[in-house]
Amino acid sequence: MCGIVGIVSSQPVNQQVYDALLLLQHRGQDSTGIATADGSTLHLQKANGQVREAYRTRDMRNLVGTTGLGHVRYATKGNAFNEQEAQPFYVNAPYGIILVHNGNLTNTPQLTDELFRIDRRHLNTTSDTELLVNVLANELQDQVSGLDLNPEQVFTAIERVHNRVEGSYAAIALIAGHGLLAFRDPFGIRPLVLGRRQTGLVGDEWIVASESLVLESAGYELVRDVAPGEAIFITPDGEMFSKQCARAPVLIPCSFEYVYLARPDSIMNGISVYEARLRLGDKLADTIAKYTPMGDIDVVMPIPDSSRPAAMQVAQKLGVEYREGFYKNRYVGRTFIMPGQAERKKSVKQKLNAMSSEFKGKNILIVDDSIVRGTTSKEIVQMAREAGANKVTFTSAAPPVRFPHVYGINMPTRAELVAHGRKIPEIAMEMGADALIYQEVADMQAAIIAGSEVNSLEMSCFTGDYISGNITPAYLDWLEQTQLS
Ligand SMILES: O=P(O)(O)OC[C@H]1O[C@H](OP(=O)(O)OP(=O)(O)O)[C@H](O)[C@@H]1O
Ligand SMILES: NC(=O)CC[C@H](N)C(=O)O
Ligand SMILES: [Mg+2]
Repeated sequence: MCGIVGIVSSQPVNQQVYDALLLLQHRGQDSTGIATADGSTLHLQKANGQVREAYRTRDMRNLVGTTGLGHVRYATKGNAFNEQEAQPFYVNAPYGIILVHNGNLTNTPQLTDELFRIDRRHLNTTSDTELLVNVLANELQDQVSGLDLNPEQVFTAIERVHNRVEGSYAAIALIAGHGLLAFRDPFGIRPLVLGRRQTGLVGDEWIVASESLVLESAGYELVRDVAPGEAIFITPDGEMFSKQCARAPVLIPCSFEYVYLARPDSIMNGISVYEARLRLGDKLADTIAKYTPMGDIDVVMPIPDSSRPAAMQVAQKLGVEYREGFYKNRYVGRTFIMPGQAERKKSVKQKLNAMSSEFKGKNILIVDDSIVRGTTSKEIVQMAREAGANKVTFTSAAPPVRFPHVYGINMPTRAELVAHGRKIPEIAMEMGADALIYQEVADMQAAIIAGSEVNSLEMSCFTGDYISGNITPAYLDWLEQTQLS
């Protein structure tokens, strides 16, 4: 999951995009980029690293214009360290297009072949985003005959993008001299919200972003989610057009956004992430109560940061004291989205420290939002023991992650998942915990979608059921062999 934002403003847009990217930093730490359109001239700046270290004052000054977009990358395809693969991606025809993408395409071998053989397009990286921008450019090129571009032509191009591309994509593109385009895959797997700010002067100002907290912070009103399959086209003057471009759109958003990826103060697909996490805690508490004698737990403890809402709720529902025993180094980022296992392992140790006064002689129930590779949980159990804990029960507000995620979260290899091919007692042994309790799949789904209009979630990493038909065992084998470098 990356973070994306696009803004059509009446003012210079560079600082607005920068501020939005800072708020989306939790969605990607590998690289970042900003592009702006000044009439028909495009300006682009991208670099490896996080937002605060990637832009210098002179870079920002060069980003001229009132329409712009930006990206923070958490690589899921290609190479996480290659600056060439930092987004946005640019193609010069038709008009000049710059695109940012959150998601992961799942028919990349086929697209690579078609673009080379049929469309005669050159690809210079292994990024799936480079494929997406080229498919878009190719389909747009087919629609236009003169210099003009109207929204219907853009929407027809997106219909054809939907027909060719599989997987997840929430994307925003600048089309030089014409406007800002945003579109979401027909399942709406990755999030995208639309906001508006009335200036009282000229046309409205518009924003599209991965998460609603960006809108709130910049004073935009949340208009709605971009619908699955929908495309939105906004002219530089603030005129907005939208159209459903998919034949059979159905909203099946990614469950992992609610479990871990998104910030709790965001609302996506009409569901408050914070409230979803509280409900996950409620349901988890019910499961814990089934398996654990109550006198057995002295304290409930979260693993900062993402499990805090669920852990609070577990403690409250079980009537057990909530204590914070792990102190977090705020200068270390999110470890799960770092590239490379060695880096992730080292960072967990740098990030979290156990305060022995909270552990000595106690039976601790630890709550994490999820257990994926087990990097965090193995270290945590060891830290708790070294700090003097008596008994360590580990719990996860999400079910066991047993299958690769192919829609925009970097966990493509079965063998790296601590729960793959293991029963729960075997996982507990691997982690060194005295007991291990996971959320049930049905409880997770019920907790997240409660009271909303969402009927089902993309949960393939928990169930092995992939929503797009092209995820075959052969595809998963291929993915393991070509995994992210
Ligand atoms: O089993 P693993 O492979 O370790 O992955 C799961 C862990 O990684 C994440 O934490 P992270 O440090 O990324 O971010 P957070 O501070 O938001 O919890 C998540 O919250 C779990 O703690
Ligand atoms: N996490 C994402 O959305 C990644 C986007 C794209 N697949 C990349 O690797 O750059
Ligand atoms: Mg965590």
